[in-house]
Amino acid sequence: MSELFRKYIKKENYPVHPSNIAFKTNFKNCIYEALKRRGWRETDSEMEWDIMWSEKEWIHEVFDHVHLQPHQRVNHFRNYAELCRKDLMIKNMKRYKKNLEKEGKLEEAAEVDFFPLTYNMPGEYSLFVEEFKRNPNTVWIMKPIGKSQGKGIFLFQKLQQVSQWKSDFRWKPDNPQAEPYIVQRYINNPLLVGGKKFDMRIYVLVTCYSPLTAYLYRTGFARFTHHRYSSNPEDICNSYIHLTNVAVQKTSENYDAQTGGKWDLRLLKLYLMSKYGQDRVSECFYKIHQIFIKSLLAVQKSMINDKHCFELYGYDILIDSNLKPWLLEVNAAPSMTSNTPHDFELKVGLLDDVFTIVDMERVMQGNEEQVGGFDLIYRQTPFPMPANSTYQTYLGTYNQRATTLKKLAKQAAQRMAANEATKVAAK
Ligand SMILES: Nc1ncnc2c1ncn2[C@@H]1O[C@H](COP(=O)(O)OP(=O)(O)OP(=O)(O)O)[C@@H](O)[C@H]1O
Repeated sequence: MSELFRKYIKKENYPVHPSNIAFKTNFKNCIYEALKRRGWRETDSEMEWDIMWSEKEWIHEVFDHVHLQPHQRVNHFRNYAELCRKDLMIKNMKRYKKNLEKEGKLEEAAEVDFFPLTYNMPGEYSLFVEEFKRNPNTVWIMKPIGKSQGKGIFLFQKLQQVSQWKSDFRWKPDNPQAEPYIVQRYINNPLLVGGKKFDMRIYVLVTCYSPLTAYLYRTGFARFTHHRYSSNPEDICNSYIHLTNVAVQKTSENYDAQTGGKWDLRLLKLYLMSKYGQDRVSECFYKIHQIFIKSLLAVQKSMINDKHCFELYGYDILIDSNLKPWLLEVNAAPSMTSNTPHDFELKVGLLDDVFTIVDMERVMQGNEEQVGGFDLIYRQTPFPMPANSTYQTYLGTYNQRATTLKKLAKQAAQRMAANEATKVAAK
């Protein structure tokens, strides 16, 4: 604990002045900027900090060997990997679904259908081969469980392409050195905008797993590819068509540095509503909310809850051409570097709101339902609410917003039509 903070605690002199809060981080991107803008003091002391934005490794290597003061906060839960490692996430989702079935909650179980069919490699290779043979025309995607930015990912449609990978990686079922992968059904009918594939990065903050308390950030973004989508087997190896990661797209000659290939979520919703109608888009985003809640509930029992910890998750969601959302991955350390000025402000603003909720300054009441750009989407009460009440509230709020967005879309369309008419008249 920093010396100044200790004085405040002793005097019980709340709220704590920002200059008395010491932060530590090794990141020099939006995280550092947000911490500095907060007016907090930087420290490089080993343990004399009040809030630390750490690398994931710190949690593995240090957290268990130190004693933290009650007020100290760190940005990961100890076993964050339960949700954020690709294979563990799938294992937890499958188990959650199975438990719901066992409890006879069949409808609820049927709704846990938002992750593509997935097998662990090498462990479930034989099961995968059986499935592969049952559906020989399916496209599959191979992803290393612990990498990010599209590294090591490839698509295939023939078993022989995996054999090639097996020999390239000197892969053997009993070789502990073999890099674990998952193999997943490739969603080959993604929703396209202007002929291009996209996925969405949406932020969810969890401040506690018991009781589960989660907030959803209203502003996120869609990440687009810079090449038109094609499901042609000849294009199966073209990452620019299939992978939406900025790290991949940045190397494309079509890369648009001005937009960074990103679209604000609000804009995307407006566009989708004008194209598919409010009801379908509302339903799609309602399902996305359900994905957040259900995925968190699925790992809740496995998570080691700790009052020092909070976590900002970056969810990757893909929408298919039927407007069905799919959960691809949850990131425990979503990228906080920016590739445009807008992106920079979005991320610094997001982090600032995270810090408000984490409440180092002790100014929150604890019952707020909206904080900056965050909305509370789940707070488990000691006495469970009637079955659907919270969900109905989300839906209600969502529909209200959807109506506003629809109005805005209509106005934008009218403005565009008026501009066109003026241009034609001028000619
Ligand atoms: N099952 C799938 N169907 C269709 N596209 C997929 C699928 N899985 C992944 N992708 C595409 O590949 C990209 C990378 O996948 P994923 O996010 O799982 O890997 P990653 O390397 O961990 O990326 P990140 O840096 O975002 O964490 C996704 O953004 C998406 O465009």
